[in-house]
Amino acid sequence: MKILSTYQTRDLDEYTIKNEPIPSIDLMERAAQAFVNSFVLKYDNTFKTVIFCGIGNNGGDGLAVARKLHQLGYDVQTYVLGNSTNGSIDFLENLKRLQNQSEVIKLSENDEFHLPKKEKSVIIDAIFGSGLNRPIDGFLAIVILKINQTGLPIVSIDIASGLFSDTHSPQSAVIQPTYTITFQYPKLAFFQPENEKSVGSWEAVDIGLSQDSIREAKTKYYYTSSAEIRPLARSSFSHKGTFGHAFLVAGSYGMMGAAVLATKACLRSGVGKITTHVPKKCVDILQISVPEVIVDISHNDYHFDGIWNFTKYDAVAMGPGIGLENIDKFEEFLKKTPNKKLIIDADGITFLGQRPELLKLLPKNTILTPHPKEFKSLIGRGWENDFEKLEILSEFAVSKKIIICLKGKNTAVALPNGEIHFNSTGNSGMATAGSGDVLTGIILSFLAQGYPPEQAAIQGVYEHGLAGDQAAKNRSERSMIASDIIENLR
Ligand SMILES: NC(=O)C1=CN([C@@H]2O[C@H](COP(=O)(O)OP(=O)(O)OC[C@H]3O[C@@H](n4cnc5c(N)ncnc54)[C@H](OP(=O)(O)O)[C@@H]3O)[C@@H](O)[C@H]2O)[C@@H](O)CC1
Ligand SMILES: Nc1ncnc2c1ncn2[C@@H]1O[C@H](COP(=O)(O)OP(=O)(O)O)[C@@H](O)[C@H]1O
Ligand SMILES: [K+]
Repeated sequence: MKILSTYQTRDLDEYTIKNEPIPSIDLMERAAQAFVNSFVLKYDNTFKTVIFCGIGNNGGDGLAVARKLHQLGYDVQTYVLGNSTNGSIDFLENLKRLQNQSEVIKLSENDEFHLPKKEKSVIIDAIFGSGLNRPIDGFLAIVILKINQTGLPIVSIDIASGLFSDTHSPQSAVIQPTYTITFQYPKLAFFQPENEKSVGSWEAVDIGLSQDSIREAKTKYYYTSSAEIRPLARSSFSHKGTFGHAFLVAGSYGMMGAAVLATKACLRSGVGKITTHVPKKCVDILQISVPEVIVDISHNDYHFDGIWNFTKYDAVAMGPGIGLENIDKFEEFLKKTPNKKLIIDADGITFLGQRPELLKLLPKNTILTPHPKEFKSLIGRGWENDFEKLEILSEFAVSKKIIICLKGKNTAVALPNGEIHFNSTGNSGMATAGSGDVLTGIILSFLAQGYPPEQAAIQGVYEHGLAGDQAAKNRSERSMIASDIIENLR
């Protein structure tokens, strides 16, 4: 699914209005109806509903929503903030339509107003939408801060008032909604950790914008949904050779969980065979934990100390739990990997951060799977805000011609063509030791089976999260552990 900018969405609106064709007031009616359909499932008409409207089209949506909820028997109180005579055309039309049915209270600077105290109330935020073009200050900022302080649930229409869709929002007045019900597609702002409080849970509702125009729209940002997931066909005549032979370098004395988890996850994701390279004293742990594995035994008892021959494998993963003893042997390993399908994780990424010149040795489309701290060490710097981080991420993937899965909620998969794909699955139960090792095993499996690297990364991240979501359902986010993710791979 594409993530489009404010400007692109405006073009889409205009295109739909002109070519469907549909008058803009009717498109607003459709948007308001889509919002209401979702809203009523969350809050029934025993909730008193207080709606704050600006005077642009977001406010117009708010007025249309007020009328529709009033008609559904909700106790609705509607405020308009600002000089309504300057309102947009569709705002003014909806003001007229509402005023015939229900009271509208106009608020401007210095007006006293009282926010609801009733426990069973919900606030709808329709002050600003995608038309926000500067930080909010003055009277409106005071209203927003008061709304946030009520402690009542807040539902934002399209986007929280004060939050910029496509760029960093400076510290100023921004609504902190419980839910955002957004139109057609999520906004880039929804995927940035810094905006967690200004988004809440979000849902995109279909308002029937032109599919032709959506197809044409160019973007570098995508949201991975189930529609992008394609299972690899499995012929009934297949044998274990059909599904590839993976090679994993993982684990060290005291860190064997990483090797066990990645190996199991690789097998559970459909690979034909896996060989895992571990130190001598760690062999029993691996072999007993995963009888299906073939073990390649290091001459070193305790940690990674170089590997000699891995030409016969279809894909190679390196790094989980290997320790940081032997960067020179890591360099030797990289020199032997031209043309290999390769994933580097964990300590392997730390090595690359310690010796950035080694990045030159990575084959094109190598997949790196850093968490934010590892990514910082990889690039040797931090970032001012999450939008800058995205720029850095994309530039790094393009300039080094590699794929980077920057892990976290909505893991961002950056491709060498500049695209960034945000993941839609997963939950905070996955913030538990070993989850990352499981991801490495899954992606390794997909690479060995012959998925193109871009798809192996995007789909691996998606399926890892999906299994995590199932694990959280079976247990709970709190009690699930990394092994539960493996158990729920399907
Ligand atoms: N297009 C369509 O067909 C559809 C659109 N839809 C809806 O329209 C929404 C976008 O509406 P919109 O473009 O009218 O902008 P909106 O967010 O209401 O702002 C209004 C004006 O506020 C002003 N302003 C900005 N920042 C400010 C600030 N800090 N402090 C004070 N004032 C500020 C600025 O005007 P300015 O003051 O700069 O002249 C701006 O133009 C969208 O989110 C969706 O809900 C849906 O109905 C689907 C169909
Ligand atoms: N809050 C969250 N929501 C969704 N996924 C998460 C969340 N926290 C962690 N994860 C996922 O769990 C994995 C954690 O990986 P990592 O930080 O490398 O852990 P470890 O090194 O302990 O294995 C990543 O794939 C990450 O995307
Ligand atoms: K809003």
